[in-house]
Amino acid sequence: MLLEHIQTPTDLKKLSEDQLPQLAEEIRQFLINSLSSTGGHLASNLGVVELTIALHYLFDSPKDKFLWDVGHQAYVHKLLTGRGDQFSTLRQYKGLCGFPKMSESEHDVWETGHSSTSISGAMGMAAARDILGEKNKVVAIIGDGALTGGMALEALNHIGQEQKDMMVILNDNEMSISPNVGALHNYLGRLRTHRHYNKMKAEVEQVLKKIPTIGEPFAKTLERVKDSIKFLLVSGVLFETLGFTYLGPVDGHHMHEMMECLRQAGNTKGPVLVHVITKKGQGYKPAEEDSVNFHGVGTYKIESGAFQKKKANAPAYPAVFGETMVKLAETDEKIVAITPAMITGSKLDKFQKTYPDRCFDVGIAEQHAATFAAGLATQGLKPVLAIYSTFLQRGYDQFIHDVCRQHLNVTFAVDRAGFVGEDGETHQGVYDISFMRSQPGMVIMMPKDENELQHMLYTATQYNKGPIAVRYSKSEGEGVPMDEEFQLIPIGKSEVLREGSHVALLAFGNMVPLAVEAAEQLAKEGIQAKVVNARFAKPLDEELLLAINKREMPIVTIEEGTKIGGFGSAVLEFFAERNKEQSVSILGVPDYYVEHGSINEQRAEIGLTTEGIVQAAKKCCVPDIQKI
Ligand SMILES: Cc1ncc(C[n+]2csc(CCOP(=O)(O)OP(=O)(O)O)c2C)c(N)n1
Ligand SMILES: CC(=O)[C@@H](O)[C@H](O)COP(=O)(O)O
Ligand SMILES: [Mg+2]
Repeated sequence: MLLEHIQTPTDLKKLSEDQLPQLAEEIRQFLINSLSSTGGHLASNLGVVELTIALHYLFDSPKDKFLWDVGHQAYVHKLLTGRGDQFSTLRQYKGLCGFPKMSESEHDVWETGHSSTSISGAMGMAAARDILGEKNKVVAIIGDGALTGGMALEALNHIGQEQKDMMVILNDNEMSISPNVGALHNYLGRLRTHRHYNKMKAEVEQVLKKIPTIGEPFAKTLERVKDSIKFLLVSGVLFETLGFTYLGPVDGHHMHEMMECLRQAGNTKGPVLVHVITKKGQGYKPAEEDSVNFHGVGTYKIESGAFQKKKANAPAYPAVFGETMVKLAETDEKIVAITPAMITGSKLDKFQKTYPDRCFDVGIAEQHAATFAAGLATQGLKPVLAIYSTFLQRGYDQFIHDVCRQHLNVTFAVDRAGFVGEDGETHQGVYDISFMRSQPGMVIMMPKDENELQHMLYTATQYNKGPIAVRYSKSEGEGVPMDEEFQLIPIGKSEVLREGSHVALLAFGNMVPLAVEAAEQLAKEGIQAKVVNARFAKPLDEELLLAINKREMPIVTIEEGTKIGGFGSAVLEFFAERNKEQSVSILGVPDYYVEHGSINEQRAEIGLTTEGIVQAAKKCCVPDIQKI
C-alpha cells in the first residue's frame, strides 16, 4: 500500500512515476469506501485523482499555490496533505471541512465553496508574487461548470492583459452538477473531440521529417498550414486570443500524458491554460453512470451504489416547489422558470421536461440569471428565479439594480434558506432576509410548512407590484397535508396560531413549529405565550405589532437568519420609528460564521431550539411571572 505512507507531498515525491497509477487506484478505493459512510462530493473527486497527484508530484505546495475552484473536489488534495485520518469526520460537526480550509492545512491557500473564484484569487497571488519579488507557481484548478461563472471570464480577461506567469487547469468533464450548458461548453466539446487531431498531426510530422531534403521544409510548410487550420477550427483559439498558451486537450486519467503536459505548462512563460479531459465519477461505475446523483451523495452501498439513506437533511420544500411550479404553469402561460445550474437541487426537472421552452438553465451565472429575469419581466412574463439563498449573494447587485429599482415582477424562490448543514459556512443561507429587506418595496415571505409554501408561490405569481421573495429552508418539512386549491395570502398579514398574554413569540417561516412547541412547554410553567406565524419579514403586520405593544407584551422574534438586519431587526425598527417602548428579544444567527455539521447541530450551537425559545421567553416575561 502506497497511500498509507503519504502524509505530505514530500512523501509523494519519493515514489517513482511508475508507481503513481497504483497510488491513484488506492486513492480511488479509499474515497469510494470512506464516502460510502460519510457522504460527500464523490463524483467530482474521483475525476481529479490523477490530476491532483500530478500537481503535487511536479510542483511544490504550499510554496506553489493551488486554488481549487468550488473546492468540492479537494478531497484528494486533502488526502495528499496529511488529512487522510480525518476523513471519517468529513463534513461532520467539528470534523473535516468538505471544502479547502486554511485552518486545516498550510496547503489550503484559498477557501472556496462558491464557484468561479479561483482564477481571480490566483491572479491576485501571481500579482502579489511579482510585486514582492518572489518565485513560485500559481495554479487555479477550475471545472467546466465553474468556467461558466462570469467572474471566471473577468479574470481570464484581466490575466490575458497582464501576462503573469500562472496556470489555469481546466478540468473538463462535460458536467456541472447536471450536464453542463452554454456556448462555451459546446466550444470545449469541439476541442475535446479534436484532441486526436494533435496526435495525428504529430505522427504526420514525424513521418515527413524522415524524408531526406524536402521532408523538413515540407513539414514546416505543412505545419504552418495545419496550424492555421487548427487555429481556425479546433485550437484553444478562444484562450489563445485572450493571451493564454493553450495546452491540450490532455487525457486527465493518463498519468504519463498528463505529467508531460503539466511539465510543459510549468516551463511555459506567461499565462497557460491546460485543458484536461476527465470523467466525473471515474473508476466507480455507479458514479460514472449517474454523476448527477453522485455529485453530492449521502451514504451508499459500495457494491451496488444504492443510496442507503437520503442525503443528510433531504429537504422537503424543493419537491413542493417543483410540483407547484408545474401546476401554476398549467394555468398561467406567463410563468417561466430560471435556474443557475441547480436544476436537480431546485427540483425543476419536471418543469423542464413539461415546459422546456419556459425553463432556462443559465449555467453557474447568478448575476445573469437575475438580470435575465428582469428582462423577461419587462415584457410582461412572470419569471420565477429558483436560487439557493447563498448563491443569490452572487447576484446581489443585479437583484438591486435591475430588479428592485425597476420594481419588476420577479419572483425569487429562495431555496436552502437558513442553515444548510454539511456544506457549512460558505453555503449557509442566513443573509438573504437582511440583504433583501434593504430594498424599497421588496416583499419577503417564508412558509411555516410545505402547504403554506404552495400558497405563497401562488401568491407571488399573482403579485404584480414589484419583486417578491419566497424563502424556504433545507428542513425536512412538517409532513402536513396539502390543500387541493391554492389560496392567496394577504400581503403583510401574519397568522395568530395561539393566543397568550404574557409573551408574544413572532416566528418566521420554519421556526414556527419550534415556537409552537415552546409555547406548549411555557404553558406548563404557567406562562401563556402568543404564537404568531409572521409569514412576512417585509412588509410587517403593523396592526398586529401595535396590538401587542398596546398590551405591553414582551416580544421574542425567531428566525433562521442573521440577527443583523433580519426579521427581528425589522420589528425593533418598527417600534423605534414610532418611539414606542417595546421589549424585543431577537433569536437568530449571531454575528459569526457557523461551520459545517448537521442543521440541528448548527441550531443547537446558537440556541435556535425549542429550549432556546423557552429560555428567551422566560427571561423577558414580566418579573412576577418569572417567580413562577
Ligand atoms: C456561485 C455558485 N453557484 C452554484 C454552485 C453550486 N455548484 C457546486 S459544484 C457545481 C458544479 C461545478 O461544476 P464543475 O466546475 O464542472 O465541477 P465538477 O463537479 O464537474 O468537477 C455547482 C453548480 C456553487 N458552488 N457556487
Ligand atoms: C458544492 C456545491 O456548492 C453544491 O454541490 C452544493 O453542495 C449543493 O447543495 P445541495 O446538496 O443542498 O443541493
Ligand atoms: Mg465539470
